[in-house]
Amino acid sequence: MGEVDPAFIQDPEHRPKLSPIQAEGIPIIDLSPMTNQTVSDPSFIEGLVKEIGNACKEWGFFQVINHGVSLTLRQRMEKASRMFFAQSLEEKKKVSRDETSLIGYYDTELTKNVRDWKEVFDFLAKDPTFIPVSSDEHDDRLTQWTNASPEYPSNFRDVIKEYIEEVEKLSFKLMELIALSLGLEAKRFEEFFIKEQTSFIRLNHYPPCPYPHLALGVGRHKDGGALTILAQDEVGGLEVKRKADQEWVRVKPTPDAYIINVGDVIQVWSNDLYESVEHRVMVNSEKERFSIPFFFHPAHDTEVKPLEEMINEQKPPKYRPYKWGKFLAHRKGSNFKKQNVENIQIYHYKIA
Ligand SMILES: O=C(O)CCC(=O)C(=O)O
Ligand SMILES: [Fe+2]
Repeated sequence: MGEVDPAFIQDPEHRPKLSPIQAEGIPIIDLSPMTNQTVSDPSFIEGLVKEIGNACKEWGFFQVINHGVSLTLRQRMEKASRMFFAQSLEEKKKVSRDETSLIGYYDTELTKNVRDWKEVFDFLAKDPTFIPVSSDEHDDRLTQWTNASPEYPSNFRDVIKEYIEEVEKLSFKLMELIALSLGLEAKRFEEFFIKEQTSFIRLNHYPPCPYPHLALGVGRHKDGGALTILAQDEVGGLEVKRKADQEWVRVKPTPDAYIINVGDVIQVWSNDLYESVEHRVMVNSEKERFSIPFFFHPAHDTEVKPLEEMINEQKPPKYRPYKWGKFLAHRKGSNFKKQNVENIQIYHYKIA
């Protein structure tokens, strides 16, 4: 990734400011009222539910503390990630993603047709995960994605699996709180994830970049799934497009917190009450940065559409239904090919 390659250069209007605005006000939410129990008594967690609802509405992003994921486990995960990426490119390429199983190592992802300054390793929550072969709606064939088996570090797979189990539990809890905040049954969303969810974890490594004013670690985008549970290290670089004024603001790292954002699927389920917010990652010329997002995704055959409880005569559905698996197949496939058109987006399903 050393030499200046035009593939990484953002169009002038998308280039980052080198002295970003630090975000004031991205809510930090203390989950302790529910960390050690499931939501059995809604009155006990009423305040928490309100906070989550406000954060989803006003920011689409929030941070959580006292979230129940063990700090030691997170540190083991982060250490394993550093060890993996410190290997030679040749070693890492032994576990590269391939044409059919779009999971594993790669350093060539594009966001909106510009290459990201990063390398990543993707690992599925469920192995194998079933996904449509193509995004063509008339093609019913499924394919299997399976996890790669890196040899180094030797405990890599075990640590990732243990870590996924914990962040998955947190995801289910957050979905309960979000459901309650929308006036739904706590377990309203469970059925979409309980069998055959398509979630995966991504280990991101952003090496130092000699032209941080021209390139981005990840270009501006919205996450397509339901929720993202992100661990960022102390370097910082994540920027969120603030809903209030559409300014890019930096999310200051909070030790041991997770950054949560609402994805497109929740936007559609909630019929636009909650919005999936654009974000991007800045790189810097001195420090490398690591981050670990967990993308909580429903089963491939989920038909995503505004929930019945969220629509009525005054609030008609704003989206046509779409199949989650088709959307995912489209996204994952096209993020590696430079195209003249924008990648699939939920507004393609918007009812005018
Ligand atoms: O590295 C980060 O802070 C965020 C990465 C991200 O937005 C993504 O991978 O979707
Ligand atoms: Fe993202």
